Amino acid sequence: MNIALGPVMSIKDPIYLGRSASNEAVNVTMYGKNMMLNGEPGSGKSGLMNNMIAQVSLMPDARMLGFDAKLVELMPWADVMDVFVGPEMRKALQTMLWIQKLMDRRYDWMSRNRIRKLVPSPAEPAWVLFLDEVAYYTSVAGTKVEQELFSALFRDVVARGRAAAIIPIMGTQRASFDILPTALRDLFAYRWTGRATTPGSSDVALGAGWAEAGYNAMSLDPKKPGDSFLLAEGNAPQRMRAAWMTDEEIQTVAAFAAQLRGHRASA
Ligand SMILES: Nc1ncnc2c1ncn2[C@@H]1O[C@H](COP(=O)(O)OP(=O)(O)OP(=O)(O)O)[C@@H](O)[C@H]1O
Repeated sequence: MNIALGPVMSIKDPIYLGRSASNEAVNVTMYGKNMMLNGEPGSGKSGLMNNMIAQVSLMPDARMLGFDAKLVELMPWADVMDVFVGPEMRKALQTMLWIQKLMDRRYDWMSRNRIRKLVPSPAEPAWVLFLDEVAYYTSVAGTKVEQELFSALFRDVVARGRAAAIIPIMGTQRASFDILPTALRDLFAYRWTGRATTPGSSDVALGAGWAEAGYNAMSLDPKKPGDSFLLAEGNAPQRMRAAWMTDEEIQTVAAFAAQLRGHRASA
């Protein structure tokens, strides 16, 4: 099916995440940033990630990599992403090494040209990494050495990627210190958390002290997936409800995006 091409977006545009408690639109700009999504199973992480992918897929100055050990969450975007990694440790490592090399090449070029922050364009696009459940690659699959290598590469990409227009967006079910060391969490500009089930996990996800100040992810409504807190750099967490796309809407946008990118859709 051919769909007429319409207006497109840019990675420099705000991305719509959902609505605040007072029904205002909640937007974030991902260019020069990164984001972690946390929450118990069923709290709405994959829903929010799909919503973000849908918007990034319509941005010709952004390309996408997907890591999804469960396959089913991000699979609708497999034809739109440049690389789609399933439960394959070797491919996950190769892809992370590749993106680290690209980052190093960009910084080398930027330093020679005295550029502090790369401005993405279709010719030199932002690379957005979507990792649906990072713990699979850092603590479940492969050998201990492979897990440590993946963790080290990922931390480096999160720590240094921003100015080179490399944007990781990572989901995790369990915010505990073994899965998400504070040093890694603190590198994320935006932190979103759906409902959490243990007292500590809210603070691990947002940062120490927020639960006590009234922003406790255990208090979110279990009957309302997508009910959440968003912590953007420097501000107090904001209560919000993530926007939700149906499977049909996802398929329509994915087909349009594949066409826009000149990717061939699989049957
Ligand atoms: N923002 C939302 N609005 C309405 N319903 C939602 C929303 N987000 C999720 N849901 C509903 O909750 C279900 C579970 O959501 P989702 O798969 O996003 O959770 P998850 O946190 O990614 O879970 P897991 O960790 O098991 O992958 C969805 O299938 C959908 O029915």
